[in-house]
Amino acid sequence: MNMMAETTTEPKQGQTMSDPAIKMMGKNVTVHYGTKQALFDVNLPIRQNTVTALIGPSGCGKSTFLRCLNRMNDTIDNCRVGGEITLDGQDIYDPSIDVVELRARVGMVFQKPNPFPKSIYENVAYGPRIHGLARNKAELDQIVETSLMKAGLWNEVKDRLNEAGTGLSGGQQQRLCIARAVAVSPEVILMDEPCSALDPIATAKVEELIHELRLNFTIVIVTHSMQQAARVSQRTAMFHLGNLVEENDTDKIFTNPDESRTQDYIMGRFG
Ligand SMILES: Nc1ncnc2c1ncn2[C@@H]1O[C@H](COP(=O)(O)OP(=O)(O)OP(=O)(O)O)[C@@H](O)[C@H]1O
Repeated sequence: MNMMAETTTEPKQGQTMSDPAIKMMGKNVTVHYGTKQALFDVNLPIRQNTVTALIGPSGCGKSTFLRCLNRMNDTIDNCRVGGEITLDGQDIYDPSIDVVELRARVGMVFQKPNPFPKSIYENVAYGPRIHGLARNKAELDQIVETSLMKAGLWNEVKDRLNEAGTGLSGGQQQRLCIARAVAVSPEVILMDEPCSALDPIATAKVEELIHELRLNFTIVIVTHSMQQAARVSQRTAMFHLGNLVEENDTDKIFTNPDESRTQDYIMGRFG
């Protein structure tokens, strides 16, 4: 248990004043599924208003690490998380943490768009309603509209808010899921391969959106696409066999990485 406040405004070792503050921090994070160890002592800062891409070959632990950041791994029976993960300096695995509240602060968008079998309006209104974010219908309407705007979907759906969310195209459904995540005013948004089920046009729209969302949110994205990591992120973390190989500015990772494993992966020599 560690409630020690990590100062998010003061520069850390190796960090200059111009670096964004550290929003979340993984310290010596280990994860076991039963007896199988999936992550080994991962130390990874997540910077505020920054897109951090997690890359690496299949099975290296990217999604496992992502799921640690809002305790989605709690839902997996045999999963044990060790080490420490902080959000604004507070240990998110502390027993005093309300996991429902944590997941409102650290939202998630999944690989396959998964709207609820309800109307477009209800998909977005559900979270704010259960978290008591609106005092009346007018406020809820406003949150729904703003969230759909932030997700770049408002113009396409404003005349059919009462139609089923599942009736939208795949790309629209994914933007609806982003609107749903945004509606509870999270601080961090986790995205697990959010474009893998989308066509190139829908992918381009979501990538454009990620750029815009960074102004208001901290984003962590798992992606198999090197091009996507290079396009959307400012920081990139490379994983291999459950270890964090290196983390650095995306430009540096893609032009002159410190580790040969990163170079080999980026060049398509494995994975
Ligand atoms: N629920 C689970 N039970 C048991 N083992 C699991 C579970 N989820 C993941 N693993 C194992 O943990 C390791 C890391 O998996 P993870 O899904 O985090 O990797 P990944 O890098 O996200 O892979 P991919 O790119 O294929 O999605 C793998 O060996 C995987 O088989």
